[in-house]
Amino acid sequence: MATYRLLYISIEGNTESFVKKLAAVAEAEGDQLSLLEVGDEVNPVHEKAPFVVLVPTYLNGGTGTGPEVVEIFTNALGDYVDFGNNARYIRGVIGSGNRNFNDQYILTAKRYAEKFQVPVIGDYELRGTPREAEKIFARIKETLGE
Ligand SMILES: Cc1cc2nc3c(=O)[nH]c(=O)nc-3n(C[C@H](O)[C@H](O)[C@H](O)COP(=O)(O)O)c2cc1C
Repeated sequence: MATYRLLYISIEGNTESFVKKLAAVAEAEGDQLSLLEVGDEVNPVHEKAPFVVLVPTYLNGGTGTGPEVVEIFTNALGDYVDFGNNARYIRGVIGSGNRNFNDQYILTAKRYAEKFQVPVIGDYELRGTPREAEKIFARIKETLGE
C-alpha cells in the first residue's frame, strides 16, 4: 500500500469532485491519498515529500494566451508551492478547465508546469469522469513512485 500526496484548490467544487473520484480509485487499488485543499485561509507548511498539484483554470483579461491574461482565484496554490522549499517537491501538475475556452484550456496548469519545471501529467474537463480518474491515478503512481 502506498500513499500519494496531492495538493489542490477548488473554487466551485469540480476539482474536489474529481479528487473524490481519485480517492475511490486509490482505495480500490489498496492505496491512499494524502490530501490538502489549499485556500486563502490555509497557512503554508513545509512539505516533506514529493507531491502533485491539481489546479483548475480561472483567468481574467485578454483574449488569448498572452501575458496579459491573469490568474485569478487559484493563486493561493501557486503561493503554497512557492513557500519555503516546497517547490523542491513538486513533481507534476494536473490541469482542469473547460474546452470552451479554446487556447486557454488548462492554461494555469501549463503555466505552473513551466514555472516549476515539471510536466503536466493529466487533464480533464469540469468534474472529470471515473475513467479519467483511473488514467490520471496511474500517472500519479508513475510520477510519485510506487
Ligand atoms: C471566471 C471563470 C474563468 C474561467 N477561465 C477558464 C479558462 O481560461 N480556461 C479553462 O480551461 N477553464 C476556465 N474556466 C473553467 C473552470 O476552470 C472549470 O469550471 C473548473 O472545473 C472549475 O474548478 P472548481 O470547481 O474546482 O473551481 C473558468 C471558469 C470561470 C468561472
